[in-house]
This record gives sequence, structure tokens and C-alpha cells, in this order.
Amino acid sequence: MIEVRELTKRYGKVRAVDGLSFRVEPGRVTGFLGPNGAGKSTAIRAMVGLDRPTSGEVLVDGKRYEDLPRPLTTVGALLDARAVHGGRSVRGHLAGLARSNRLPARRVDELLETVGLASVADKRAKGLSLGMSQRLGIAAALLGDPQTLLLDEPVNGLDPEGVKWVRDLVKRVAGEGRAVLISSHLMSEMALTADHLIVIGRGRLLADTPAHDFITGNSRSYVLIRTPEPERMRDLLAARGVQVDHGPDGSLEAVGTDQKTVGTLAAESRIALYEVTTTTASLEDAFMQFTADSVEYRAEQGAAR
Ligand SMILES: Nc1ncnc2c1ncn2[C@@H]1O[C@H](COP(=O)(O)OP(=O)(O)OP(=O)(O)O)[C@@H](O)[C@H]1O
Repeated sequence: MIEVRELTKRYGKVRAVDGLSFRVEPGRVTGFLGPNGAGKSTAIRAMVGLDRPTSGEVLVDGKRYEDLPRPLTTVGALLDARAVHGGRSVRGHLAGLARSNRLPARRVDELLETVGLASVADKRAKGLSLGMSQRLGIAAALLGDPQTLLLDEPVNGLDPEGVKWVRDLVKRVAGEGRAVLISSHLMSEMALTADHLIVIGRGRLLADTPAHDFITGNSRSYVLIRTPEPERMRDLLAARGVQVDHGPDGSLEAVGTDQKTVGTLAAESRIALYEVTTTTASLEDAFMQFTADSVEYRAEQGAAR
């Protein structure tokens, strides 16, 4: 479990992270979202002691990273997949990490199998494709069998099979009662993977909420109706207090009702229906809506100063 407490990190005049507080709880996958430059990587680096906070702190299982006796057995992280010693082989890279962290050497071959790199174990780590480097980085993060896993953009460069592999892996790891934080710009993937979301913008916390609530709270679901008699249909729904907007191509968008109600009303009034579809927004829609609002809000705040 990770506890971020009032974390601030400044680079010169830039507040990369600004008074950020949240927890990464065990037993679930927490998605870490934010527009480019929001401060996600900086926050993750601070969690594993690679960046010293300007103020505030991060606790991993109640301790600061630098006070952990054997950090890799507590928290594993994938930050920059390309940051490996190029001259070493894939196996050599993991074996070196295992040795310096007093971890059993047999873990290395186990993990090479787990992440699907056994066949390239003797290749130079530098020659790996981005996707394979990501797998190697994930293997390194898992080496100490940690209770907390931090993955910064782990599916970057992976093919669809690799993306699914990461999704299944993090779900399994969280299912074992571990804490997982994963950042990604692939919203469709986050929607399939994350149980909980932390959304940040300009270094500040914007949302800390179950993924499902974030999507329903920041998007509009409606019943799309196509009929040759849109005006009559609209009046019927409006008379029952349903908000009806005009969609593209003469369609109607009814908010706060369902397909059954629409179908029954139309049948009772002998109105033909060509289409009745419930439309729910995606995480991507919700994220765009949510961050657009926050950008506007921040711009106004900035102007008021
Ligand atoms: N080492 C550094 N020196 C100076 N500025 C930095 C440094 N690292 C990050 N920044 C700045 O801090 C801000 C946050 O960057 P960070 O990489 O943490 O964001 P991010 O949310 O991970 O972005 P992305 O989604 O693009 O990866 C940016 O304005 C960035 O330019």
C-alpha cells in the first residue's frame, strides 16, 4: 500500500506535483490518469525514492522508500523500460538485480517464463524491441515478489496480445491482495483494467474515485431514438418529464429514460421506431469532459490571480 501525503515536487519554477495526497490500496488496480505533463511520472518516481520531494512524503507500507530494508521485496516499479544496462543479456540484467537485492537466482528463470522472454534470455537487453523491453521491465518489477506494483505506461509499445497480457497480469496481482498503480494514455485499456482511478492535472488531484463512478459521473448516457415522427415522440416523452435533445440526422436523444419505456410509449401511440439504442459514454469521453472542465477552471483561476 502506498500513501502519498501532501507531495510537492518543484523543478525550478515548475510545480510538477503540487500538494498531492492519495492512497494506492491493496486488492485493486488503481489507474493513474492525467494529461501529458500532469505529473504522473514525477509522482511515481517520488514513490520509489528516485525524486526527492520538495515537501510532503510518500510512505510504502508505512515506511519511506529509503528506510525499506529490501525495497524490491516491498515495491516493484516499471518506470522507463529502456533504462537497462545495454551490454548485459536479458538474463544477466535480471540476475544482476537479483544478486544486488539478495534475491534467489531461481526467480530469474521463473520470471523469464512468466513474462515470455525465455527464448531471448541470452540476447543483449539493448537489442530488444520496445515491447520486449517493457516485458523485461515488468519482470524486474516482479523480481522481489512485492506487495505493491507501480507501472508507468506499461503497455506502451506492446502489441494487442501484450496489452492483454499486462491487463490479465495486473488483475491477477491485485486479485492476490496486492496494490497496483498503473498509468496509461490508452483509455479503452484503462476502462478494462482499473477498478479505481486517480486523476491529476497540473500536479493536483482532480479525482479519486471508483472507475465506474468516474465514467457515469462525467458522461451523458441517453437513449438514441430514430423515428419518422420525431416531434410526436419528443412531446410524448417530454410530457413524462424526460429531457429530449435533438441529435444528428433528425434523431432524438432522451436522457433519464430507458428503451422499454420508449418502446412502450411509441407502441401505445402507434409511432413507428427505426432505432432505439442506449448509448453510454466511454472512459475516454468521460476523461475528455472532465479534464476539459478542469482546464477551463484552472485558466479562470490563473486569470484571477
Ligand atoms: N527532471 C525534470 N526537470 C525539469 N522539469 C521536469 C523534470 N521532470 C518533469 N518535469 C516537468 O514536470 C511536469 C510533469 O512531468 P511528468 O513527466 O511527471 O508528467 P506526466 O504526467 O508523467 O506526463 P506524460 O503523460 O507526458 O508522461 C512537466 O511540466 C515536465 O516538463
